[in-house]
Amino acid sequence: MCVTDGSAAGGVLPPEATEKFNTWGGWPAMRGLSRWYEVEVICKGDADETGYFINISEIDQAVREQTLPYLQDMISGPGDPASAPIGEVVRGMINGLQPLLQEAVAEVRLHLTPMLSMGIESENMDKVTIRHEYEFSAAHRLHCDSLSDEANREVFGKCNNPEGHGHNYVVQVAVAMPIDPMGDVAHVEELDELVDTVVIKPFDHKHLNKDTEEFAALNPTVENITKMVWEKLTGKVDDLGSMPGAELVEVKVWETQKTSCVYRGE
Ligand SMILES: Nc1nc2c(c(=O)[nH]1)N=C([C@H](O)[C@H](O)COP(=O)(O)OP(=O)(O)OP(=O)(O)O)CN2
Ligand SMILES: [Zn+2]
Repeated sequence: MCVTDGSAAGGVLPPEATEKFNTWGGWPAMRGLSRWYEVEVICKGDADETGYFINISEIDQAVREQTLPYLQDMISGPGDPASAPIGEVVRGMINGLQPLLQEAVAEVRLHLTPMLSMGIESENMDKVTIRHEYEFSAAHRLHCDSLSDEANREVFGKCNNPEGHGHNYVVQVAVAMPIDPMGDVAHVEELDELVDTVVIKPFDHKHLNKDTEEFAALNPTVENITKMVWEKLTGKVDDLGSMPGAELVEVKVWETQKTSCVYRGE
């Protein structure tokens, strides 16, 4: 679900407009310069005899009635939105939805950009999970030294091409951290610097099999890359200055738009 300043602020939507068009693209369509947010509401429950555990229109309605006006108030309030205590804002979103959706609401994620979100789970409202995406481009060859050349060709097909082939890998790192007494959370820039140092720079524009120690003897499949990213980050995230108590909770790597792998540790 998308919120734009226009629709939430009112005034852009003509008063006589009762019908909605293109709710996928956002209604009413944005005019002028936009701010972009996305609200993701994750619900959990057991389906009853109807096959539903909740009608999605109830979720839509709750978000439209409660979350979007709340978010609009936060954005247009007296403070600078860039200094908003983001932990407190997302906690306010989930608090507002709970009376309407009861125990169905499991998590609310506020996407601040298409690559950065802040999520709070209803079972642990003292923590925010930051998800941030990064990118590196690399070549690789899928090849297993323990298999014969013929078996490698059979298992990996075109991906066993001796000269390799390339991908633009997208890496999403999820870090859970406590919300501080001011309602704020750590600076994402510190996480960015860590990921850049230990993951992106070592892998970007490299041939993973030939140019990196990590994959000299390890087949650089998306599974192994995901686990390697986890191993490189785990234990370092909690050392970041502005992130006491931070914990790596998930790494997701997309090799192509259609192929990804998630690792959450042992
Ligand atoms: N379990 C895994 N299977 C595959 C992996 C992997 O890492 N783990 N990797 C590959 C290749 O790296 C390959 O480059 C992926 O591209 P492709 O086969 O072209 O797959 P796409 O989904 O992008 O496109 P198709 O149109 O379906 O070919 C393969 N398998
Ligand atoms: Zn590949």
